[in-house]
Amino acid sequence: MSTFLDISGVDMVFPTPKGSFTALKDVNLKINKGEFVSLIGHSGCGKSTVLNIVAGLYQASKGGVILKNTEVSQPGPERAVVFQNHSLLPWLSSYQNVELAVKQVFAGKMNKVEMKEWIEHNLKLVHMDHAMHKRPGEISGGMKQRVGIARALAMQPEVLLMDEPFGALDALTRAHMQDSLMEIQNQLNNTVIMITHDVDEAVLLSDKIVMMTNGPEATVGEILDVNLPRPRDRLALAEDSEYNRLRSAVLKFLYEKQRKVEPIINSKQASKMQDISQKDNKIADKVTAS
Ligand SMILES: Nc1ncnc2c1ncn2[C@@H]1O[C@H](COP(=O)(O)OP(=O)(O)OP(=O)(O)O)[C@@H](O)[C@H]1O
Repeated sequence: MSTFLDISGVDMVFPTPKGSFTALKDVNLKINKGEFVSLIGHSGCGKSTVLNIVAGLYQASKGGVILKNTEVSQPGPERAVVFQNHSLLPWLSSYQNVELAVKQVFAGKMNKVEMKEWIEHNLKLVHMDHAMHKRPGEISGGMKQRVGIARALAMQPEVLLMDEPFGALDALTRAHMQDSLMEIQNQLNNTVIMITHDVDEAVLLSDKIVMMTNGPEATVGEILDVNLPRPRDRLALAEDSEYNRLRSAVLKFLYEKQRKVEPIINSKQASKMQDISQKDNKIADKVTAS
């Protein structure tokens, strides 16, 4: 049987004013139908670039992506994307935002009544049916993100691509959203690729955690299979030895194997910088006084 989603031999080279920059080198990843995959790695390693290539927003410089035997070459409704910032149209209600996507995908396939039922069904899935006639400006950040997810789900995508979908939310809202997403995935068996910086979120939600090496020339470093039984309960898992083993493995990868070396300045350099900044202040004072 062929792989559902196959990312194979992907390189991504960006032209920059200083010459070409190889962000990704030989990225390979096979994803099965219904799998929940997290991409994790340090900032700037290339996670969004991978997601954008799967979304069809970027064209790989080498290699490519095959979804159900068809090569991905442009964006399509079978690959819905949820970004960190909901990206809802502010002048439309939650209902109308979802309706826009539904019309795009199902025009001519559903009549008006069926469309209305489908939009309401998806808003119900994310527990937003009570506020469906409110505009984005009238609802909270977590609620907006729910509508963004409803909009993506309503397109019935083959693959749901999520770029740090809960990154901008407070911890409590984030936990609620994670639980809702697990519940929805349990019902719909969606194939999901999600970027996250949160190790607990990755272990809680995923079937597979893909850990990326630091760039340039970033690639898949290690893949961790998460075989924790579902449904998963965050409180029970906190005490679970397998959960803690997986969590430690991700932390170890990020903070030992792929530790980011930040430039460290010595005290002599620091005092020189302080001198320069004091001089700058004096010059600034003179300019202001004159
Ligand atoms: N359009 C572009 N042109 C040039 N360089 C780019 C472009 N897009 C991304 N890059 C570079 O490619 C590398 C990977 O970027 P990417 O946004 O994919 O990383 P990321 O892992 O998603 O980062 P973060 O976690 O901070 O969102 C970075 O060094 C980035 O500067």
